[in-house]
Amino acid sequence: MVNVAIVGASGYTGVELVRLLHAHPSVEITCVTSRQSVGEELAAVFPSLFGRIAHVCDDVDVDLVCAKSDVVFTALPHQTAMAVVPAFLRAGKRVIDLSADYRLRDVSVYEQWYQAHTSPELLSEAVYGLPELYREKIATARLVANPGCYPTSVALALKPLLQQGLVDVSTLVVDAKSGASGAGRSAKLGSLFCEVNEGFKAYGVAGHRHTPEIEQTLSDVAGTPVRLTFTPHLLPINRGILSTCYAQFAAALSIGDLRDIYQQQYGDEPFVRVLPEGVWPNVAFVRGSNFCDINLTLDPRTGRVIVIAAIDNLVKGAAGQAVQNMNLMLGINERQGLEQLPLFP
Ligand SMILES: NC(=O)C1=CN([C@@H]2O[C@H](COP(=O)(O)OP(=O)(O)OC[C@H]3O[C@@H](n4cnc5c(N)ncnc54)[C@H](OP(=O)(O)O)[C@@H]3O)[C@@H](O)[C@H]2O)C=CC1
Ligand SMILES: CC(=O)N[C@@H](CCC(=O)OP(=O)(O)O)C(=O)O
Repeated sequence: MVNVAIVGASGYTGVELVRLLHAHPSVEITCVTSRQSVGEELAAVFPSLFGRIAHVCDDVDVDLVCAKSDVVFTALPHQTAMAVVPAFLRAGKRVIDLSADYRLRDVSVYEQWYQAHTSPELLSEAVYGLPELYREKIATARLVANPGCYPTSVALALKPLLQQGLVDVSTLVVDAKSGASGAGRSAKLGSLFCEVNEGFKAYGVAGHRHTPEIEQTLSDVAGTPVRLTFTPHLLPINRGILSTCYAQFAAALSIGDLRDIYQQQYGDEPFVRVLPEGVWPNVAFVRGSNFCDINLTLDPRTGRVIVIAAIDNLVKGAAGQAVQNMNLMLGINERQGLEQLPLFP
């Protein structure tokens, strides 16, 4: 058994890690932290855990966390994560960081979109934790930067097109929608019931901080710098992301050929499902699972390809992907602890 710590267990991604790791056959949760609930049972913070999880919350004390664990998940807000991650690494722990702090390789890009970086020396070492792209590097990494939720859905939707040069990369547009759990559990005006329920709005228009992260991955895949228009929206649901991606098609291929390319690229992937023709991804059909569902078509009138991807932002978009990365780092079956079917209805 590998001992794991969840730093920031009282947040939405933290409790999702608890749910997944509790059922994982190869690990034991040995430490959970929360500043506001130190000394309290985590089951008092989340009654969903009552009778199954007896852990008491520790403070974010690096020595204590290190003494209790071999692998550390940091499920903290960005900026807060980079205040503790270097100390975990110095203590010889392997770290999977769910925040944005180590996702961008170029410190100036990070500082343009976030704030000053306090451990830029780690950016070249951190491995971007998207298994479908960087599986081999993840396996040997000390520090995995778990991707953002929107970037996961967009990268998986567009990878086959960009890898094979099938679209004009200057025409990429992504219209994405997220459930409210994407904003985390801390109290914010914009997350109040009346602000979200029965509403549907765009936010971060032409300036969302996931834009450079998406561009970094797509540029890697395309082998050329990629810029895109990315517009996120807030959906009045708890979980789920649906990303609709558009680009001008630049190849003489039929939709059948294109579907074959997607099937070939993802046929062996345990968590990417290319849906049958005419079945469009739906957040309701991935909820609680680590799946990314994808489908696509060609619009002959406009010459555009349209690719749609759905994930659960807390699973493939965060905690599930983090567990998938941990499995790779530990050299165990990538599917372990992640075989749950989606929760429907
Ligand atoms: N929600 C989502 O869908 C996704 C989130 N992420 C990223 O994962 C990380 C966690 O997100 P999420 O779970 O939603 O966030 P939450 O706000 O729900 O939880 C944050 C956690 O961090 C703790 N925390 C907050 N501030 C501090 C601090 N200054 N020092 C130490 N601990 C702190 C909180 O507990 P306490 O205040 O008690 O210490 C809590 O346990 C973030 O970086 C987020 O961007 C990534 C992908 C998807
Ligand atoms: C609905 C909502 O607010 N979503 C969050 C994204 C959550 C996420 O993945 O963000 P990180 O990069 O911090 O990990 C947002 O738009 O900021």
